[in-house]
Amino acid sequence: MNTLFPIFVKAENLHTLIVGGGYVGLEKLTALLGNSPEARITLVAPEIRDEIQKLAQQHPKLQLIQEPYHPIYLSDKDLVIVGTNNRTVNHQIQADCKSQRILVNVADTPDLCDFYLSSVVKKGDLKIAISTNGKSPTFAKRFREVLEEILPDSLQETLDNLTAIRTKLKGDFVQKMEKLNEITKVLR
Ligand SMILES: C[C@@]1(CC(=O)O)C2=NC(=C\c3[nH]c(c(CCC(=O)O)c3CC(=O)O)Cc3[nH]c(c(CC(=O)O)c3CCC(=O)O)/C=C3\N/C(=C\2)[C@@H](CCC(=O)O)[C@]3(C)CC(=O)O)/[C@H]1CCC(=O)O
Ligand SMILES: NC(=O)c1ccc[n+]([C@@H]2O[C@H](COP(=O)([O-])OP(=O)(O)OC[C@H]3O[C@@H](n4cnc5c(N)ncnc54)[C@H](O)[C@@H]3O)[C@@H](O)[C@H]2O)c1
Repeated sequence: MNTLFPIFVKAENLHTLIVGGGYVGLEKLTALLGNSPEARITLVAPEIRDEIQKLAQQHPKLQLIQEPYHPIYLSDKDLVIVGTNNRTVNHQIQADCKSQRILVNVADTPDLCDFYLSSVVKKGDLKIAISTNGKSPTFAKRFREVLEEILPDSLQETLDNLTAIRTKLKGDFVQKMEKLNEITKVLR
């Protein structure tokens, strides 16, 4: 049974720490900024890839600290994503996060994760997050590609029209809900 509970987080309301500035750090950073360009992120690592340095020039809310991890960097953080090439360090950071009740993801290490990153389909305002319960990230990626291909760009127009109708509808909550359910029957 897949017991993961999906939520959509307003990352710009949070302060996220990424530990590790290699390929994994870059991948997680790109995923975060790709969805939430205004997210407040601090990335700490002794070595930081050039691509990450370039991203920091484009995103003023991304701060880079070229130092090894220290628990002091957990202060004021809401979420932590760990991806160093040192397993002992990764374990230590996970333990530090747990003791402070900060949600933590240790990349590619399901047992140490409070949450997983998902594969994300975007069509305008529509966003679909895919998880395979950790069974096959590659399947999640491929399924994203399938959905990206088959979902029409006109979906945004549908959403915009429904928003316009939604704001114009009069009546109480139940009447509005019934009307919106009626209008959207054609989508089934
Ligand atoms: C969705 C995505 C989001 C992201 O990371 O941004 C994501 N992995 C992606 C790709 C990917 N990751 C890996 C490969 C290589 C092929 C393969 O192994 O399959 C590829 C494919 C590729 O890159 O082509 C390696 C890998 N990943 C994990 C393990 C450990 C294990 O399974 O035990 C290993 C083996 C490491 C090793 O061998 O040492 C574990 C996790 N990876 C997750 C997420 C979480 C579960 C998500 C779910 O429920 O499906 C979870 C549990 C934790 C986490 O990391 O959050 C992103 C696709 C984004 C996209 O393109 O749409
Ligand atoms: N790259 C991948 O696709 C991939 C896939 C599966 C597993 N992994 C594993 O994930 C880990 C990270 O991979 P990578 O490719 O990003 O490695 P990498 O060598 O490119 O980067 C490692 C990063 O960790 C940082 N680091 C090391 N010690 C640190 C410390 N004490 N505090 C803060 N940062 C520290 C380094 O400075 C560097 O920025 C490796 O163990 C690798 O085996 C990577």
